[in-house]
Amino acid sequence: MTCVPETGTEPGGGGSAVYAGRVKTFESLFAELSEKAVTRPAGSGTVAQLDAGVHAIGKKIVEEAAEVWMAAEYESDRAAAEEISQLLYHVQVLMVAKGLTLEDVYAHL
Ligand SMILES: N=c1c2ncn([C@@H]3O[C@H](COP(=O)(O)OP(=O)(O)OP(=O)(O)O)[C@@H](O)[C@H]3O)c2ncn1[C@@H]1O[C@H](COP(=O)(O)O)[C@@H](O)[C@H]1O
Repeated sequence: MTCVPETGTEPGGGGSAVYAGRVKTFESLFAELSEKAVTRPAGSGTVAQLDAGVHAIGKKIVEEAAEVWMAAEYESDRAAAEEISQLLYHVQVLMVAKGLTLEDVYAHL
């Protein structure tokens, strides 16, 4: 997940992260990925992953989850945050591949 802070502090940088600019949210990323699944723009990594299928996406989720664990235990807070964003992205790709909506998931939170 790519966040675009115009100003702010790094995660774990000691202060509260205050972003004055545009920040991609879980919901806005899901809307973007859902649209790409329909419009299938050339060069989209999301489209390539969807075409690879649930098995391949699932393997990527496991890989990213391990990277989150390692970053959280051995790397910086910033690195952990970046790995978490990638895990969230790949989970969303799986949701789109399965036809699951945000509401389907939120119902269990
Ligand atoms: N947020 C993400 C995002 N996070 C992670 N990734 C993918 O996950 C990969 C990170 O995996 P790794 O760190 O393991 O790097 P890697 O091993 O080199 O990656 P691969 O060789 O496995 O592709 C990146 O190379 C991207 O392919 C993402 N790909 C896309 N997005 C966002 O999704 C939206 C749609 O993207 P496209 O479909 O590519 O247009 C855009 O807003 C993007 O910012």
